[in-house]
Amino acid sequence: MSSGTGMDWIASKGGPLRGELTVPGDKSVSHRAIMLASLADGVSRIDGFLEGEDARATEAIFRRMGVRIDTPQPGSRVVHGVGIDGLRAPDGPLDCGNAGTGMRLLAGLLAGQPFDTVLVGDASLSKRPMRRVTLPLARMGARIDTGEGGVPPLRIHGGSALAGIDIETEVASAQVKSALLLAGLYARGATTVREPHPTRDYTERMLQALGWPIEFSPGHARLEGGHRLAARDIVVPADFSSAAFFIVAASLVPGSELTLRRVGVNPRRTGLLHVLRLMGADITETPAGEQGGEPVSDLRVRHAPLRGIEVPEEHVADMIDEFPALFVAAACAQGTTVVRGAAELRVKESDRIATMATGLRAIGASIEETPDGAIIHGGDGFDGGGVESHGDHRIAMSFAVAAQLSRGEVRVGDIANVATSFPGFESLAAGAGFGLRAA
Ligand SMILES: O=C(O)C1=C[C@@H](OP(=O)(O)O)[C@@H](O)[C@H](O)C1
Ligand SMILES: C=C(OP(=O)(O)O)C(=O)O
Repeated sequence: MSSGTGMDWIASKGGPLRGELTVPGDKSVSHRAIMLASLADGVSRIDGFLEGEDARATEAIFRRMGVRIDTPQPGSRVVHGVGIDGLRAPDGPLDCGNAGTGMRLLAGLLAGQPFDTVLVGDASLSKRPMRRVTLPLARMGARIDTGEGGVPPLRIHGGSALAGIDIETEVASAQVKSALLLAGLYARGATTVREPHPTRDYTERMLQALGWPIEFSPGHARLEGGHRLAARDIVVPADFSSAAFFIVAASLVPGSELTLRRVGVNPRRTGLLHVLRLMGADITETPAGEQGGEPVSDLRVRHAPLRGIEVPEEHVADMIDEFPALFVAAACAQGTTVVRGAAELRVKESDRIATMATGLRAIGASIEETPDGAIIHGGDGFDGGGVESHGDHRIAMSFAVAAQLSRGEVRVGDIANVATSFPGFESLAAGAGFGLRAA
């Protein structure tokens, strides 16, 4: 859904956050589950599927390419795979909605099809850089036209003979790595991707689970074209990035003791846990086995005073979507927090450094932007005021957290896109103790 719908939140100090809660399924895994189950031979059931707009946009795209996908109940899908060469030409442009993940992964996957496709997105996605995938894909033989300046729409010319590539990516991006690996399924020879910093490895793990031969280790993946995928049931773990808002809120609000149940804790996602602990957070992790091949843990978070730190750059890629929430934590910590090496934040659903800096200042915090991060001066909570999320789900939810530490109300503008990653956030948060309602 595009931004600018006019839906706002009024968020204000609630009570301590207590009890247990389970957040919805992982967005990254949900996208990949639809894509790979669609390309598999046979029928796969997906449980824990994220009923968010991003994952549903990907689902709708595969339906339009001839894949039958049933919904036996909310959060579950039955995907009737068409096989690696079974997709059919859609009858018009494919809408990725707000999802960078959807569009970038599809760019690689569709480059290997015999038919042409056009990928479009909403206002936010239409501003995001796509050359990071189209340029390396062109080196494999793909023919993809972008809009002026390298942004969507993407016009993907089918029928290209792709050849494998051995490449070191310029940015640490699981989306870029995954686009290349998905094109590699259709390429002659081997595709090898090396990354400047390791990123989430869900594409690699799921390809392996569905029987495609692949070698991978942190920062490295290699596969060859010409194999097939076998259908398999997939269980999607709870999304760490959705849990993050509650982890930060429970750390900050005095008297809180909140348990987040069975959260996916893939090591490439949990940088925030390391960083919050360095700041003094009280988080107990109890392993709770595996879900869909991913480690899951119960996370018990108790309020603790936080102190500012220099965020170690080695954690940046492992917490890339958690910085808006971390900025709120840093603004409530004692002392100064410095974030560096996070320029990627400028090309997410919004420029997350600028939108967080503007919003935090609007509610009374002290923060300086730098080209690749920020310097955040901690204080004793916020004054309140009005902030704009610029249609960015993670910004909206981060300010709902900030409001729990605010003396006055916080009006958060343009919150409709929260449904892209976290449907039901408002009621789950209110149930846990947040002061939060639609305006
Ligand atoms: O591969 C994925 O599912 C994602 C990768 C990340 O983007 P980059 O890999 O571009 O940093 C992340 O920000 C996004 O929310 C989901
Ligand atoms: C950056 C994000 O997602 P995407 O790139 O898929 O739009 C996000 O969910 O924070």
